[in-house]
Amino acid sequence: MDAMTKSDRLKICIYGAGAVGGTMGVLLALAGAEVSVIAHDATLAAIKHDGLQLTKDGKTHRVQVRVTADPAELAPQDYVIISVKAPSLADVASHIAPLLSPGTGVITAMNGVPWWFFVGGNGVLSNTRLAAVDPHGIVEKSIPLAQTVGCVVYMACSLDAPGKVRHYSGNKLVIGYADNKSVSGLSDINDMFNSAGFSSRVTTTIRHDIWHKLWGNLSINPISMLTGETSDIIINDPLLYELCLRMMREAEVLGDAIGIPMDASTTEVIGRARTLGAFKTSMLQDTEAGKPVELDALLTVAHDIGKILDLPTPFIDSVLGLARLRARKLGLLDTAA
Ligand SMILES: NC(=O)C1=CN([C@@H]2O[C@H](COP(=O)(O)OP(=O)(O)OC[C@H]3O[C@@H](n4cnc5c(N)ncnc54)[C@H](OP(=O)(O)O)[C@@H]3O)[C@@H](O)[C@H]2O)C=CC1
Ligand SMILES: CC(C)(CO)C(=O)C(=O)O
Repeated sequence: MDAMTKSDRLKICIYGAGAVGGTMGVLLALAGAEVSVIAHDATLAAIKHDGLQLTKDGKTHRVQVRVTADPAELAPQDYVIISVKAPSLADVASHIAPLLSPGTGVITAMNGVPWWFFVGGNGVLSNTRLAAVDPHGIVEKSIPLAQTVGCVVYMACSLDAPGKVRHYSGNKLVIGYADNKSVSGLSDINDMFNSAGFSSRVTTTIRHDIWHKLWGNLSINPISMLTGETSDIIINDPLLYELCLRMMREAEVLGDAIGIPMDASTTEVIGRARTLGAFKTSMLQDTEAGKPVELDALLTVAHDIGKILDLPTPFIDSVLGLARLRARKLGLLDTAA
């Protein structure tokens, strides 16, 4: 199966039906895609029993989808959307093979810096491998770069219960091949996303979009974990607002060095986060649920990039140090940190 011979009705497998994957799965199924889900534990049981449920704009939608814990039970897909938290990615990668044919697009609908960020790229860190996000190289080995599609998700959603998700705000998606291939190969999934109610666009410079979204996540998410506060309270606190700005400015310097200059100011980016209102970041949701947090993909990577380039990141490092100890104390440290 290649881009020219994808199914008439797109076969899309959601690997990880939590807040983001569940929202995408329901909306894509309602729009006519052939959606299947890889889930485990309570989520598998809930979707088998009740279907996948989304509450959005005051309405609750429920779709019956094929669900299994075993990818070998499903045929190769047109697209696999991986929407797990970063600490689960290596496990997903090591089981994904049955879902892939040479034409399958593997879309990572995840925050943070992905394993392929510098692979095959140009620039000062070209072909640098980020141990913080793929310490044993399992992900790179399992998901061919030419089939990998980055996806930046501008959405706020959460899990009410296994298999039951809630959407709060945002519908913007940006997708692009990791190897910067032309946009035409992604027009089918882009159209599908748009007909499902997302505002999706394809780019040939997905690394820029990933880095830009990271600004908000690398600052607000760990601070929310440390304080237990929603994004509005953090942004409205003058000292924490200043801390977010300083972390973002450090990321801006790293971005300039790796060839990804910002096209917005730190205050503009924080202003956008403000529009989410009183939202619990995904890292705070994980902390409260006792799940491993995405410190490595959001923060350790920035610290590591600073070290490699010999650029100081004192505010990023301090928050990372605090967040790491807090996560360790709570038993939520992901494996690589
Ligand atoms: N929530 C949000 O508003 C936003 C989140 N993001 C990003 O999107 C990504 C996904 O986040 P989110 O949806 O919040 O995460 P969730 O924790 O809500 O969902 C992840 C889901 O994946 C499941 N899962 C994990 N490992 C496996 C596995 N091996 N097989 C099957 N299922 C698995 C989890 O199940 P279990 O918990 O039972 O292991 C869970 O249901 C993250 O990178 C996050 O930072 C981006 C924008 C907004
Ligand atoms: C919704 C948002 C933007 C909040 O920082 C997010 O990406 C997250 O919670 O991880």
